[in-house]
Amino acid sequence: MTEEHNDQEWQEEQQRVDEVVTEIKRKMDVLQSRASTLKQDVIDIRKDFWEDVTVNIEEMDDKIETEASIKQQAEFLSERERSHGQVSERLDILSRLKDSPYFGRINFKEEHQGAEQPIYIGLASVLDKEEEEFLVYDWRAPIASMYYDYPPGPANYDTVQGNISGEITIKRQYLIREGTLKGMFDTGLTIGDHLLQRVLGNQASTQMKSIVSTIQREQNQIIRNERSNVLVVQGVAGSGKTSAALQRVAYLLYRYRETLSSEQIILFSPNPLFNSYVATVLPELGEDNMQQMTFYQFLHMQLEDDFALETPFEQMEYYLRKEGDDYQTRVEAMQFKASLSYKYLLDQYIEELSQEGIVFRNISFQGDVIISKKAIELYFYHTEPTLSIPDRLEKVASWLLQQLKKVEKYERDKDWVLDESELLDKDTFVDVHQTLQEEQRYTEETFDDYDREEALLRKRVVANKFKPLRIKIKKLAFVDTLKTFRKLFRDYQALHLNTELPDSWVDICRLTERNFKEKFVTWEDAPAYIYFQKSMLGFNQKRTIQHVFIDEAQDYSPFQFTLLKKMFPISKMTMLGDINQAIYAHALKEETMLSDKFEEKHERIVLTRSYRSTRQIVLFTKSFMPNGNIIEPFERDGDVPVLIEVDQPEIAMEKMISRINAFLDEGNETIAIIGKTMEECRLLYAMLKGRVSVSLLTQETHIFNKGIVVIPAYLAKGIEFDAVVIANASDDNYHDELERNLFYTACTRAMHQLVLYAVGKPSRFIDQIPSQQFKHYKIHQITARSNEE
Ligand SMILES: Nc1ncnc2c1ncn2[C@@H]1O[C@H](COP(=O)(O)OP(=O)(O)OP(=O)(O)O)[C@@H](O)[C@H]1O
Repeated sequence: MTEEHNDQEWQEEQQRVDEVVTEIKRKMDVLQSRASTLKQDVIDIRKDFWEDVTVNIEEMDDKIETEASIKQQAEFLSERERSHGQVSERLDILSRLKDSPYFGRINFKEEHQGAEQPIYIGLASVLDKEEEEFLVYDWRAPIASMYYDYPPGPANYDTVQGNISGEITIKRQYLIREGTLKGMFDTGLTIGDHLLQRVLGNQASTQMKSIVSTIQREQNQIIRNERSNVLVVQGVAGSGKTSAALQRVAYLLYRYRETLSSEQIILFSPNPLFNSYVATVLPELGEDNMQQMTFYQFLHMQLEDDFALETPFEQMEYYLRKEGDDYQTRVEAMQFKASLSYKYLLDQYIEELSQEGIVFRNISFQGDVIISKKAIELYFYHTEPTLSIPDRLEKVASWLLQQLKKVEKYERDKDWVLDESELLDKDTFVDVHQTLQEEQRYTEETFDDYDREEALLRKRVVANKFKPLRIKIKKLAFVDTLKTFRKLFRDYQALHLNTELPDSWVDICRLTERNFKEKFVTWEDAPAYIYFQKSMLGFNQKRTIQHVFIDEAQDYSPFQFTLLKKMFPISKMTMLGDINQAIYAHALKEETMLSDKFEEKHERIVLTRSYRSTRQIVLFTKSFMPNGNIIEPFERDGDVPVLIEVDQPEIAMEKMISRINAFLDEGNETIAIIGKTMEECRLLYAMLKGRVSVSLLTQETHIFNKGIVVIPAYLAKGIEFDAVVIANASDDNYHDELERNLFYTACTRAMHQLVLYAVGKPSRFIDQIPSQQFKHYKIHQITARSNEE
């Protein structure tokens, strides 16, 4: 109990908790009996489905009646199933509320109204027995927004009828577990430093948790933002961007529950591990998960099957290795191909193609060209030039299908058709026979049955043979998009391109052409190729998606963003990221979505407070970032970070193992040993695995468990651990600008403990950290005892 509340107040509050819990239990009983009735109904309907349906297919009228009867019965069944689903969902929420019915309260006195009203806020709304008064308000209800937005004093909130203002007289937080009041705090503006301290002091989990009870005001601005079509959140590491994004999804699903469903929201996440890391937050809040995928998965889906697509992590590894003859060229390509200049170049090329130059394919049948690419080209360039290329190709496709019909007709009389018809399956024969009979019956004409049957069979055989061709034509496969794209890099001199090209453009062209020839699509090429392909064949736009969330948005290039905008034209975008964690080569030219150069009209929210790590870790990490002065730590204390400088890797290994064991003894449940590259991680893993229980996380890992993991920094994005060990913070490893960001990303994964080993000279970034902000030990021989011990 807190000192500020006396016994009587405590008892009154506990009594209210009891009353609400009793009502929740009563509601649960009612729902449980409804759930069993519904369940029984579903079982009965399924069992008796065919008995309750009138089946008669003798006559046409009967057939229609039968269909209607089946449909009615199926609808009845699905209505029951749906109701059962809804009741179960509500029961799930109530059972969570039974344990902890609310976490906050404000007393609000509305202007020009009488008495003040207590507003209790919890995971979901609960009405009293008469279904008249709210015992608990859903945290997403309009009135509940004041809890997050205002300290005691004047306050207001928006409703559909307009703005309501008044005064908050009390703002209180509760900690209720298993129906018992465990804590109670009156708070000012920031919601409960007490409670936040407690929450943040807990051990990290392999699953992210919801933060509804302690959402901070600036996070609430993100969660409830409704006016912006593009919302950009620049937030420092650990400032709650991902948390805000997920609570925002829950908020939107509540606010627009009549029109918005979870399938209409998509979240792009940085890696497959992250997908599972955040998967439980929405279900915890009583909502279904949105669609979730990595951008890699998305791009992969857009490419033809026979292309090999490089992963962003492979690109990153290539960048970090700094090896190979073409290294500089490729880095320049990564930067140029991320930019909008490259998009403009492609647009110009596409414009040229609308005049001339598209490469077409012959349409062949049984080895013979039946419509030549020349003929297709001629037809295409005679279509209306003001139409878009995809529209013109649709016209070509219609024309080709007509041509195909003529060829089909002609083919029917050939000998091969009869041979093939003998190979037809029995069903086709029966079908042909029946068709003939039916036609005869309805037209009452007389035919030479044998001839008719043969004619029909021939028609079927040819139609079957031509089917794949028709499908291909409908898919516009008569355009050779790949060859047309490759021409850009072969013939660029002949084209009238008016864009500033990078110095190594000639070499970039050579590299690009070589990769595409082998159907290898690098990460930097993927958005451009897909953009090109869709500009030619049509963007198959996803108009059902209403909200797109992009986490770790700093890793997206302007080109990638343009592609997303094209693919999701009507969606609202929420982009969250941290410029300091930009780790891809294109970011070196500030080509990231979060830079100030972002041209799209947007609203920007900046988060500067870091909640994840202890104050000591935040002070350490902010010191080496150029704009680190804006980062504010949350007041939670812990040990200062430790740097151990050694001259031999073996010493680092020995020290690391004893340090990890000490972390385990202290109760740390998730410990990450973070390397720079996968290669470094594999080596570490090989050395550690016989000595501690450890697992290696790779780009294929989808789930991780508590314990010790070895992970490269770029895969640890978005995730957090109780303790972080930086395996080698040497200057060799971390010295250029992207490595600075990588180093920052790695260190900021730590919640409670951070220790760094440096084999050789420590990174120059550490030189920028004031010496009082970490402990520095040097150990120069395996036998030497350091002052660390
Ligand atoms: N209002 C809050 N109440 C409680 N915990 C919070 C709050 N905001 C953030 N946190 C906690 O801080 C940690 C970091 O949050 P989150 O992962 O959402 O930050 P982030 O900005 O996405 O971080 P990064 O960019 O470093 O990946 C999480 O453990 C989260 O639960």
